[in-house]
Amino acid sequence: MIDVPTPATIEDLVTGLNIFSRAEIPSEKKSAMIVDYFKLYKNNDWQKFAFWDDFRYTRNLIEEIDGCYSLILMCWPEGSASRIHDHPNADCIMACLDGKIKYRIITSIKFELTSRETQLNWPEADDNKPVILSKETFAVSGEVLHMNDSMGIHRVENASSSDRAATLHFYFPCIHECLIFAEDSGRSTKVKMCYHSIKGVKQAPQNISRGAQCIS
Ligand SMILES: N[C@@H](CS(=O)O)C(=O)O
Ligand SMILES: [Fe+2]
Repeated sequence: MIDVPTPATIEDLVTGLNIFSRAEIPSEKKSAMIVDYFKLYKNNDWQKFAFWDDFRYTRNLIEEIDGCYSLILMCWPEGSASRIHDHPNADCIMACLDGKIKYRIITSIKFELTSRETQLNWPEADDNKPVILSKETFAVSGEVLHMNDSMGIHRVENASSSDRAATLHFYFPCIHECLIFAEDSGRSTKVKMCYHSIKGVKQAPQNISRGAQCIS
């Protein structure tokens, strides 16, 4: 039995995640336990970490223990989406806190590997177009998903063009770069995963490198 506080506040949630992250439990079991733990968090106090951009989703770091985990609030303006990407060697628990999220998992795509092999077994396409097989899931406030690359690479989208959405992501271990995949060619590019704010403090614009080199 793991003794964690009921996550009445985001600080309690972080305390519990610190305990889970140190516990010696197989990662599948740990993921399932954290999914259940996230479902108990119903407060709105995450809003103190929320910084928004009009067009792109923002990545707001709440807590990170290097080499161990990151807890990140993602703020999705109306209609915004991530690009198809991987989560190299990390599990991610994603809770929808507000709005409606479309989660597309991609299990087949022709793509170029850059720096590392993946555990996935991608079929070859016959021409230069990528083969994309994907499955869509929707999540609304209070729902929690577990994802990792053995399930496929993925893309997340705010399903609404009129309302904002917010998600909370727990990565273990932390990831600071990933591959994004072009939908038209399947070509991959390694990008950094930059923070828009850290522990409630917005980063200076020059420190938020965005666009081509960054996931958001
Ligand atoms: N993994 C993405 C968010 S999502 O689209 O899964 C990120 O860390 O920015
Ligand atoms: Fe992701």
